[in-house]
Amino acid sequence: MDLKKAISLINRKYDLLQNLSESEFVQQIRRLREEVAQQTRPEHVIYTATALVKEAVRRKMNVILHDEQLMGGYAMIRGNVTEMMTGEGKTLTSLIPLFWFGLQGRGVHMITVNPYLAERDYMQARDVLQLLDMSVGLNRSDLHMKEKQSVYACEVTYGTWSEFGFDYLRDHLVYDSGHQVQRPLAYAIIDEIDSVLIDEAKTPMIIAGKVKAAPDLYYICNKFVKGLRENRDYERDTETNQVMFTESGIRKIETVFMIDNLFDLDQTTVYHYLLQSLRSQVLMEADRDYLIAGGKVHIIDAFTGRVLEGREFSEGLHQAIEAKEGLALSEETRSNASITVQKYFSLYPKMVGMSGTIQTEREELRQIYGLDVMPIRTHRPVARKDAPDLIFATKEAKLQRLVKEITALHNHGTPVLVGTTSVQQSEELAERLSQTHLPCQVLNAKTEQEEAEIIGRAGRKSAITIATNMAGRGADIRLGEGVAELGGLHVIGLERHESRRIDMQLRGRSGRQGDPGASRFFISLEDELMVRFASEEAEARRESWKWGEDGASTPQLLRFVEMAQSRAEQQMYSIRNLLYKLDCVVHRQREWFYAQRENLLLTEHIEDVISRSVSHWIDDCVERLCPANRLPEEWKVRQLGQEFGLSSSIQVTDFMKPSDVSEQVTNIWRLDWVRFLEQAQQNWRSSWKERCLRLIDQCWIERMEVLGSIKEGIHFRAIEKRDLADVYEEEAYHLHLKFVRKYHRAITREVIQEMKMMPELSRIAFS
Ligand SMILES: Nc1ncnc2c1ncn2[C@@H]1O[C@H](COP(=O)(O)OP(=O)(O)OP(=O)(O)O)[C@@H](O)[C@H]1O
Repeated sequence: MDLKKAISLINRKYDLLQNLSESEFVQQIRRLREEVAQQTRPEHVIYTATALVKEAVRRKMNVILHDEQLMGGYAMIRGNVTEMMTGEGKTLTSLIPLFWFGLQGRGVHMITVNPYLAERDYMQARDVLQLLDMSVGLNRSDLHMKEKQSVYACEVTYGTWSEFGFDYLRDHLVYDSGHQVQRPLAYAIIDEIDSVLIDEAKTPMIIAGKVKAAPDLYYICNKFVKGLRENRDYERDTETNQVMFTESGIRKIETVFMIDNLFDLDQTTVYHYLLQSLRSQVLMEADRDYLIAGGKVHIIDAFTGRVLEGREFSEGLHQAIEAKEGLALSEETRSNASITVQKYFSLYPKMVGMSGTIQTEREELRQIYGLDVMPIRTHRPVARKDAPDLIFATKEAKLQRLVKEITALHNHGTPVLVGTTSVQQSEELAERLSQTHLPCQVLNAKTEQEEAEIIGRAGRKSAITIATNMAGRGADIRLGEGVAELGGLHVIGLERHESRRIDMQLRGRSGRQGDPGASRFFISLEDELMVRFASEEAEARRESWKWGEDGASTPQLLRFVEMAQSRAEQQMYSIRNLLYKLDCVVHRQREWFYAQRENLLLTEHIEDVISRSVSHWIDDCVERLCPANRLPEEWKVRQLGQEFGLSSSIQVTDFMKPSDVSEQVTNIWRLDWVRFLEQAQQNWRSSWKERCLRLIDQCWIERMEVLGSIKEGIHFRAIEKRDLADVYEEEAYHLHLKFVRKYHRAITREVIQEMKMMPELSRIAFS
């Protein structure tokens, strides 16, 4: 069935729905639910569902969904990622697959990039979905467990990607299955799918526990690294944004800290603290990477410009920044659970999405997630004029020209939205404008609370809005009265971003739904992207380029900017790709761990789980202490007996096999175990369940820590000329075996300890 025909059938059904009374409409929905349950003629049922959504939107919002929106919605039901230009109305489009997947009864998660959009879209959709007899909830971060359970029980649940991801992680940390909030994952529809799966893919979601930091060491390290000089004591790789100590730096550390060899295993803590202090000094900048408010450091997300609420830089970097800023040190975090965004979403049996800017990442989506992108034409032709970049030699020249431009537009009555890349940059520009008496409003991580109002005013006549990336996605700026006649909203980008998609999103704040509009980027060779990815070439060629006061837009310069940006994109891709591969390795272990944990959590027979662990540990010990390639008289049976607290000696005879020893130990153990269980208290089971869960968690956390440090050092392994993911996989596998043994041993030891305390038994076996 081709798409055109499908849309015409949907519209025919929609026409029939318009004259129905409210009760007849409800009747239709009931009938549809029955048809879905019977799974008859699914294709036609999809058309009816889509037509019902179109009619519900008309009834509740007085908006008629365009055919393009129907196509976009239908494409998602069919499992595709829909590409619709910015401003084409994706929020309403998503109602179509939401309704359809919701009807399947397993819960659909509508994923947004930030809490503002989650709430806005939820409010917009609620009435329509309710008219469609669909339960709908908003998964906010401040909900209690019971509230979360009820929003997850809804057929449709709105929320940010991180909230869903963290709930998943938290659900695997509880000690009582009644405290889990999510149902098994079923359907996800991701708005701005490129932002979630590509831009956010660099940093994993981490649930952190707290451990006490060593404050003195942070302050001392901070003081020490302040005295170091770039290119003498340390080097900075601008492309990968990493720092490392040079020979001279290492010698200095060894002298000052009186260490013979910094790379000695005993010195890993000092080295780690020093490295984090150096990173905090050199790579981390206030009002760009973080924000200080209320005596605390808050992370600013590089892609969205928002404060990441409740998140901290991990592995001591947060504390190093606090020491640098002279703040009181918070407790250091330790990762208790983590997952990458990519891996989390691949856990949904069905995941689809939409975005205005996905074409460039088409291949990646197909390769990693098996998703196809379906581009949908715009409803009306795009009327926005995207002018070529204006390029300047220096930042100062750029800013001067920019102020002139803004002044002219303001005087003309055109609203302007200036996109900046950091809080600091947005404030500096606002300051400059206020010196020229130009009124402006600023939207950044510091003014997040006023977001809705600022966006609401941004399209009015002569409005000047300076925003970080916060306004770069999803923000729907409506044009004020008379603004369309003046050419619509004018978007100015102050720097190219690390990917073209983000630039296109910024441009997309203008020219929505066929509105007029314009956009242009102002670039200087001193911009961060240029400095990081093309500084050498820029230095070499700077003189040969012609610079006017109004900047330049020559083809060579435009190509040059493009080259820098595509280098940045390439680099991001490699980082993402490696991280994904590494997380796949971790994930195999995570799956094992979660399965064991789930088994523990749900079991009614904890004694069987314990017994199995003991059996594993018996086999393991016998293999080590009584190996088949040694004669029985050489076997370390006493040690074996001690390990299991057995007083009666194990009988070893000639020609015995290790498996005979296992059997003996198991039999003695079983006897005691049965007696122990007979005498154990009633509440024994529940307390042991929790003890076993804690033990398995502890093992997993320790394992993740070791995996983390292997990952941190993985780049040093590049010299081995092997695929880094293979190296990681190999090491992770050995670690896995080690930790599985550790877990069985921990349970065995804990249980033997307890058995020793029981007087009856101690007489028999342990006296
Ligand atoms: N069928 C329609 N008729 C008229 N207006 C519509 C229609 N569908 C959506 N709109 C309006 O178009 C505007 C843009 O919609 P929306 O914000 O959903 O776009 P978008 O595609 O999500 O954009 P972005 O990619 O920037 O997030 C909104 O003001 C919305 O109310």
